Amino acid sequence: MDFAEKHNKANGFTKSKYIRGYFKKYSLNYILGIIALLIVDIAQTRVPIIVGEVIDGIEQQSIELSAIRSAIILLFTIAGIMYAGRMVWRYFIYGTGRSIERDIRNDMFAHLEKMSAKYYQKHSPGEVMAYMTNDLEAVRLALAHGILTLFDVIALGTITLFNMVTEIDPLLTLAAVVPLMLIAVTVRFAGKEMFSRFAKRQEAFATLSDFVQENLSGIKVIKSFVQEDKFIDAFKKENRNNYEKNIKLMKLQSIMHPFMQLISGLALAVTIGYGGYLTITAKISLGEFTAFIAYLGMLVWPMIAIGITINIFSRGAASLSRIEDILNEPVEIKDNENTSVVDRIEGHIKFDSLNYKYPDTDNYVLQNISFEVRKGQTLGIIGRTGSGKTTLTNLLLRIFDPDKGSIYIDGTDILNIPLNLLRKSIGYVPQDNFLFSETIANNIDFGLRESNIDKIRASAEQAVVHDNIAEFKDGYNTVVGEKGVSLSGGQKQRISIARALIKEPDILILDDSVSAVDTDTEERILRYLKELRSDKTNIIIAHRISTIQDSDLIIVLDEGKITESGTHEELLKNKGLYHSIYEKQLLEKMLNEQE
Ligand SMILES: Nc1ncnc2c1ncn2[C@@H]1O[C@H](COP(=O)(O)OP(=O)(O)OP(=O)(O)O)[C@@H](O)[C@H]1O
Repeated sequence: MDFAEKHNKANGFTKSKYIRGYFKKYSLNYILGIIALLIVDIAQTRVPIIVGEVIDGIEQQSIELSAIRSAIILLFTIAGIMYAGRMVWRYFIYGTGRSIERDIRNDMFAHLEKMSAKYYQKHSPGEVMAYMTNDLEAVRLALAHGILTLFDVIALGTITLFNMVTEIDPLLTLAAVVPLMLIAVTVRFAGKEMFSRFAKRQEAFATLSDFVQENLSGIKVIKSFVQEDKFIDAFKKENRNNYEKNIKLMKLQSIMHPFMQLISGLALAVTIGYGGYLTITAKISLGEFTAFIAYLGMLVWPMIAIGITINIFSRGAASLSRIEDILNEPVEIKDNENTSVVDRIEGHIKFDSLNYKYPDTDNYVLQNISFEVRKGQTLGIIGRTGSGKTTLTNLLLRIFDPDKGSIYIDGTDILNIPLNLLRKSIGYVPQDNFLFSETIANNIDFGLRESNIDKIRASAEQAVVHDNIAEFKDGYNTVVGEKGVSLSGGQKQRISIARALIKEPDILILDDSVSAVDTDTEERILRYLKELRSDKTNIIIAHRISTIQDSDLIIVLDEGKITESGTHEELLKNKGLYHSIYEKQLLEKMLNEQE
C-alpha cells in the first residue's frame, strides 16, 4: 500500500459510519479530554516565557525578589494545572479508547455467535482470534493514542511555533525547525517499516504460542510416539524465528533513536550558533534565547508524533476495515419473513429429495434423501464412515441449510420454523461430545439453566452416568478439566447424553453417542430411552447394529444415498449392506466370546 492509499485509509478511519457512531456516543468524554489537553499545552508553553523573563530580569539586575517569588508561584500553579490536566485527559481519552474497545468486542462476539458453520469453515479460530485481539488493539490505539497525539501535535506544535515566531524571532525559528522536520519525515517512513517489523514480531510470537499450546495438548501422543526430540528441534526453529524478528525490530529502533537525537542536536547547534549571534548582537535578549531553546525541546515531540499519528491511523483503518468485514458479514441462518408462528413442535420429520454439498467442494455428500419418521418412532441410521450421517443431522438442526430439497417437521418446512424453537426442541448429542470447563452439573444443565439438582441427577441416571459422577470426590460439582481430560471417553459421552435428555426434547439425536460405552451400559441407556421417550421422536446413528436394531425404521446410508431402509428383519432379508454388516459384527462377537 503506498503513501496516498494509506493516507486515504487514515481518513477512512474517521469516515467509518460504525466508528462515528461510537465517537458520537462518547463525544462528551472526547471533548472534555481534548479541552484538558489544550489547557495542558497552553500552560506548558507559558513556562519558557516566564523563565526567560526571570533570566532577563536577573541579567539586567532589574528584578525584585518578590517578582521571583511570584514567578515561582506561577510555575508551581502551572505544574499543578499540568498535573491535573494530564490526569483528566488520560482518564477521558484513554478510558474512552478502552470503553469503545469493550463495546466493539461485545459487538463482534455477539455477531460471531450468530455466524453459521459455513463461516467457520472459511475462517479458522486463529484468524478470528487475531481480529478480536491484534486488530482490535490497533483500533483502540487509534481511538486513544491516535486521537491524543493528533490533537497534541496540532495544539502543542502550533502554540510553540506561534510563541517562537511572535515572541522571539521568525528567522531563528525557521533555521531551527527545518532540521527538525527531518524527524517527522524519518518517523513517517521508517515508522512504516517499524510497524511491519513489529507485526512480524507479533506473528512470530503468536506462532510460538500456538506451537507450545498444541504441543501441551498433544503431549501424550508425542510421548507415546517418542517424538519429543523432533518437537524440541521444531520449537528451537520457531524460537529462533521469534528471536530474529525481535532483533530485526531492535536494529531499526537502534538506528532510529540515535538518529532522532542527532537531528535534535543539529537543530540545537543551529539555534546556539544563530541564536547566540542574535543574542550577542542584542537582536534578542538572553531570556528569549533560553526560552527559544526550551521551545525547541518542546517541538521535538510533535515532530516525532506527526509520523506516529499517521501510522497509527493507517494501521487502525486497516484493522477497522477487517473488523467491519466481520460485522457486515450477513447472518446466513436466521428467521425470515416466511417464518411461521409455530410455538410447539410435535416431532414428525420428513426429508424430501434432499441434496447437500459442502461449500467449496464438488461432490454431493447427500443425494436424493427421502424418508419419514413419526412422533413416537425411533429412526436408526447406519452406514460406513463418511457416508453422510452427521451431515444429515446437521441439516435437521440447521447448522447448514440444504441446497436442494426440503426437510419438514409437522408439515412445516424447517426453514420456516423459528430457529430458536427448532433448536430448543432438539436434544443433540454430537459425535465429539464437547464439554465446557465447568462443573458436571452445569454441563448437564447447559440447555435448561434451572440449576435443579433433582432434574440434573435424574437425567444423569437415565444416561447411566450417575454412579460414576457420585464416585468423584466433588460429585456433580467436579469441574471438568480442559477438554474433559479428567473424564473417560464413555463418561463424556454419557454426560453429553444427560445434557440432551434434561431438555426432554421432542426430537433426540444421538450421533454415534454410545460407541465408547460397553454393551451392557448401552443396553441400559437404550432401555431407558425406550421407556421414557416412547411418545417422542428419536434418531440414533450408530456403527453397531445392536444399537439400532429395535428402531421402527432403519436407513442405510452409502456414499450419501439411502441404499436400504426398513426394519431390522426387513433389512436382514434384503441381504444387502446391512446384512453384511450384521454378519460381520456377529462373527466379531462370537470370536470375542471365544477368547
Ligand atoms: N465441513 C465439511 N466440509 C467439507 N466436507 C465435509 C465436511 N464435513 C464432512 N465432510 C465430508 O462429508 C462426507 C460426510 O461426512 P459425515 O461427517 O456426514 O459422515 P458420517 O457418516 O457422519 O461419518 P462418521 O461415521 O465417520 O461420523 C465425508 O466425505 C466428509 O469428508
